[in-house]
Amino acid sequence: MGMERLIDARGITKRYDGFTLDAVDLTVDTGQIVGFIGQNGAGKSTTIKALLGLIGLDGGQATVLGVPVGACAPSEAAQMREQVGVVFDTVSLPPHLTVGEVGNLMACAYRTWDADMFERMLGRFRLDRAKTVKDLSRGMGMKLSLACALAHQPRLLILDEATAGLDPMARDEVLDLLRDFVAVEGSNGEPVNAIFMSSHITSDLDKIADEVLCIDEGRVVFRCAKDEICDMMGVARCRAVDFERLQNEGVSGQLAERYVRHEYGIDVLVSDRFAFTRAFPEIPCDRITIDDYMALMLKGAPMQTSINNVKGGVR
Ligand SMILES: Nc1ncnc2c1ncn2[C@@H]1O[C@H](COP(=O)(O)OP(=O)(O)OP(=O)(O)O)[C@@H](O)[C@H]1O
Repeated sequence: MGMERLIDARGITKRYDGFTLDAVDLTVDTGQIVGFIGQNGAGKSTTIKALLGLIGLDGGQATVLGVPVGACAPSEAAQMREQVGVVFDTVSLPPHLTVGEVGNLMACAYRTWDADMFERMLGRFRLDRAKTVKDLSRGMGMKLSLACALAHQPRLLILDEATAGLDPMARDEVLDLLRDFVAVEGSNGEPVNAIFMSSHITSDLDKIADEVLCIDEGRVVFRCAKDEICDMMGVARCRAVDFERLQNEGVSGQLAERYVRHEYGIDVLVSDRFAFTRAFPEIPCDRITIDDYMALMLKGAPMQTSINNVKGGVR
């Protein structure tokens, strides 16, 4: 009822020589932070550019804030862009302007510009109004870009590697800001904002994402609630003998899904680490990180058990 779909992409496809973004589906609803992960060259930036209408699509369709991307009147597109805050991994602000002048420029560009909020963020990020953009460190430049993205009061933030280059303390500060942003409620008490963010720093997503979407070679590999990964799943650290036992016993309760061999043993993805530990108390089973989950999903092989488990959030 209260929820609104701010991004709705169906089968978006983009063909480059040697790479195809292949029929990617993705949705982002109000109140959600959706993390977007994948290896270098997986197609994350291409997806984001497609959502922003910066590149044309070869197939599929997308709406952002209800507006069809690439198939609407220029005025509608402009209105939509006002409500979307975008930060890329490189600073795209005019290099010769000072931080203060950037604020003035944004005030002209956006009707919704909140100058007080911008000033507060400059203070919070310790950004000097007199410094020129080109003299900012990479991290400071990213903070300025974020301050600009937030101060025009968007409903949707689309961030492409926006926390790259920030030191751990600054990252936590930014994560707090992002949490505050999605917590904003409308007059009916329902959340009104959402975030779609790509990141290689999956520990950031561990901290704030509601869902994680992973692509590889242009295709969606999984979309999963973060709590399902971090609270329920696990990684069993098996010796060869343990692994053999799991295979031979058909993994009671259909708990084990995929495995990866290492020099020192075999990691097995487990859909319910508590049930697994009850069933196999002698096999150590750790909480799984998003990184480990991604590695097992991308590089792991399915368990060759009698009943191969597909439960556990893999869609
Ligand atoms: N304009 C373009 N012309 C041709 N190929 C392109 C173009 N833009 C991107 N590609 C190719 O598309 C693929 C996906 O690139 P993309 O930048 O979307 O990956 P990514 O997941 O964002 O990677 P990273 O994590 O390294 O930023 C790459 O193989 C890249 O070379």
